[in-house]
Amino acid sequence: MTTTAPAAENAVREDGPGPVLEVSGLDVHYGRGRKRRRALHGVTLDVAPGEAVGVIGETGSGKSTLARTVLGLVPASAGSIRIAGEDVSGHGPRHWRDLRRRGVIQYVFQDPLRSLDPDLTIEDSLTEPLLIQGVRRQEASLRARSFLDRVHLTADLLGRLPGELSGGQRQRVSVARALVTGPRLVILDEPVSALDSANRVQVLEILKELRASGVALVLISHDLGSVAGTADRIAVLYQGGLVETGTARDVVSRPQHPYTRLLLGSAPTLRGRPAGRAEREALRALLSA
Ligand SMILES: Nc1ncnc2c1ncn2[C@@H]1O[C@H](COP(=O)(O)OP(=O)(O)OP(=O)(O)O)[C@@H](O)[C@H]1O
Repeated sequence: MTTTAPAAENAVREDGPGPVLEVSGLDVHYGRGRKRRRALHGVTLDVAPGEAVGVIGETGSGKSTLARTVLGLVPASAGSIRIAGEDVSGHGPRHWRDLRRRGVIQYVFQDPLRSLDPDLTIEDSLTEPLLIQGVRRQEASLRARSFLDRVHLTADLLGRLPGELSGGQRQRVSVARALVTGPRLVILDEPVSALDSANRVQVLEILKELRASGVALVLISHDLGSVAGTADRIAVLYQGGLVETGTARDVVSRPQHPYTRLLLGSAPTLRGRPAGRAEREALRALLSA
């Protein structure tokens, strides 16, 4: 088996300060009355400073809902969320806006064009969150340059529009924009899925550097293989509930839940060979039993 080596084990979790993110018993519903549907139930997850946690699940499992709820964009119907020790569960829209504006928590969309305004130059995209916080333009420009450097891009891109960059460069600019406010937690939705292998490796390297600098990361993906090498821990989401959480190494080498085994079967880079049809059907049967 060509298992990708998992990142550092949970040293930070054992000795470091309290979690940056603490989600406990989270339920989320969409719709009202007869159209009310449960999207998440009983989700409990914490992320320590400098820890990368992968949230893995198929389409519709609730990954984006979890991210959007943690960002205050979707209300929770039950449970609690603490961000950097602050209980944000009861926050109204104004409090959430303030929290996002402070930049403690940032989000990088799967499609970098969604994170970046197509009409703003890269420099303006990078300085905007700082100017909103009241940072002076000159200082904001200096910081923009240093963050561009941090994602291994050069200052000659600052005058360009997002449409004038490659997909990989855009994704790195999105990561830089998420970083300028000095967030404690960055949630990245499918950070590398749309990238070719060279850009994928570069972005994953940047994420590892970030983690090493103490930023907590939540890496959302349908593809266990794309985040297992970067995440310390993996949380597996199935039909709105977490069915398995463990170190990346344990989840990859000793998956406990049939759904995790099914996901591993679709990640041949981790498993050495894809699961055969009979094996997939047997696992599906176990899941619906
Ligand atoms: N705004 C919404 N209104 C009603 N139902 C929604 C809404 N957003 C998501 N859902 C439903 O909630 C469930 C979870 O969706 P969610 O988008 O969180 O899944 P996901 O795992 O992120 O999927 P994908 O990988 O396709 O983005 C799905 O059944 C989806 O149809």
